[in-house]
Order: sequence, then C-alpha cells, then structure tokens
Amino acid sequence: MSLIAARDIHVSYGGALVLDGVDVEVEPGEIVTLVGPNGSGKSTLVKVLLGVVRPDRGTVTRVPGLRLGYVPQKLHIDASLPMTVTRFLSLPTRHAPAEVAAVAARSGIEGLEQRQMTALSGGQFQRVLLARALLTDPQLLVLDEPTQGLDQPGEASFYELLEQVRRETGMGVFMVSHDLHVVMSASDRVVCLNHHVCCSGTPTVVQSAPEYRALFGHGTHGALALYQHDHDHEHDHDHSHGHGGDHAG
Ligand SMILES: Nc1ncnc2c1ncn2[C@@H]1O[C@H](COP(=O)(O)OP(=O)(O)OP(=O)(O)O)[C@@H](O)[C@H]1O
Repeated sequence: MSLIAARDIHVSYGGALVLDGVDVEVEPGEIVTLVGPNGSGKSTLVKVLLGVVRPDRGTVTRVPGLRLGYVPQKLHIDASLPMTVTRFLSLPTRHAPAEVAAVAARSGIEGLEQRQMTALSGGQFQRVLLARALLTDPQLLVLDEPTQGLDQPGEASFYELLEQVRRETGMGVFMVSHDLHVVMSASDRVVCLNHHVCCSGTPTVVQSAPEYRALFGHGTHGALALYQHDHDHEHDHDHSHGHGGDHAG
C-alpha cells in the first residue's frame, strides 16, 4: 500500500484551475521528486498532501496513522529572538536528549547544538530543519524546495544526506525541487507537473519525455548522464555514487 496517494486532485483559486486531475503517490522507501515551472501548482500539491489545502475534487489516502515530517522551503527566525539549535529542536515537542543527539548525528549538525539559529549558514539551517522533521520518526518526509538559496555543492550535499537518511530509515520522500540535475540523481521517480501531470517515471524516462523537454529543454542532458543512477542495478565501476560514504560535510 502507498504511504500516501492523491487521486484526481482539482484545486482552483478564484476560478483559475491550478491542479487539474492530478494523481500522485509515494511508496515506502521511495524518493519522488516533483518538478515543474513556476506557478505550475507544486506547492499547492504539497499543501494538499499535507492536508493544509482541501481539494475541490479528488481524494488523498494515507496509510492509517501515517507519521509525516515536513521540511519547509524557508523559515524566518527574527534576529532579535535568541534561539539555540537545541531549543529550536525542542519545539513544539521536547524529545529525549539521546534521541536529539542521534538525529543531530544523522543530520550532520553535531557540534552546532548551542549555536544561535540566526548564526547558522544556509546549509546548516536546512539540516536543522531536516533534523526537526526527523525527530518525529516520519514514515514519509515532505520537502518543498529544501535547498533554495544553497550553492551547488550545498545542494548536492543536502540531497546526498537525504538519500543516506532514506537508506538508513526506509522512509518515503516526496519533494519539490528546481535543482533539476541534482534532483535527477537523488530520485527514484520524477513527476513533472504543469497543473496536470505531464509525465512521470524514472529520471531516464522523464528526461527523454517530449513533455519534459518542452518544459525544460535539453540543458540538463549532460548532467543527467553524469548523475543519474538506478537503484535497481549495480553501479558501474567508474560511477561511484558515494553509497556508504560520508557525505555529511
Ligand atoms: N492561496 C492562494 N490564493 C490564490 N492563488 C494562489 C494561492 N496559492 C497559490 N496561488 C496561485 O496558484 C498558482 C500555483 O501556485 P503554486 O505556489 O502551487 O505554484 P508552484 O509550482 O509551487 O510555483 P513556484 O515554483 O513559483 O514556487 C500560482 O499562480 C499562484 O499564484
């Protein structure tokens, strides 16, 4: 059974149809990435999955008692508000110190516990947001453009961390991203949205789909060849993807 399955989702704002019959689902242990142009309805679909926006038509089915973690695009913390990483991680629910330490290690934020949130770099901040979401031991993690504002190595390292956590925990991941070539490397399945699902499938299938190319052109082709891999197959000897390696840096 899918962790979550949305069927025939329709959402309109003021008469404008933003989501038009969208189907999407996430299986346990699967990384699904949603790509699409600006304004194509990606964040709206995330909100529908989170239960924040109620669709005009369609259904969202979750496995009973689904534990869902959410990493927002951005979170503004007022510079005049003192807030350490430890304190932030205890909101809204306090967790046992050992649990927090384990999640901090898993998220690559060890040693930052007493830092002020406002003193973190963009990449560190995103890892803290990830850590906070992981504290609920989610079966499904939802991320809306989690690497916005990070440089390319920061993005790559965040996605590698995400894949590592997925491997360790077996959680399913649904994320929105604009970072096409990195996304393609870190996804089992890509869903291309432009109000409706234009195409979906493995990165290889999607990147060669005419609908995808019409939206994104051919610019990512080389990068795809470099990054893309398939979890069902052995990796080429010269195509190490860092499995088992330490990419927390
Ligand atoms: N609460 C709202 N009220 C009215 N219009 C909205 C609302 N939320 C989103 N929209 C409109 O719906 C469309 C889709 O927005 P959405 O944020 O889902 O797109 P997106 O694909 O996430 O865009 P981006 O890539 O720019 O973040 C946009 O035209 C947006 O202006």
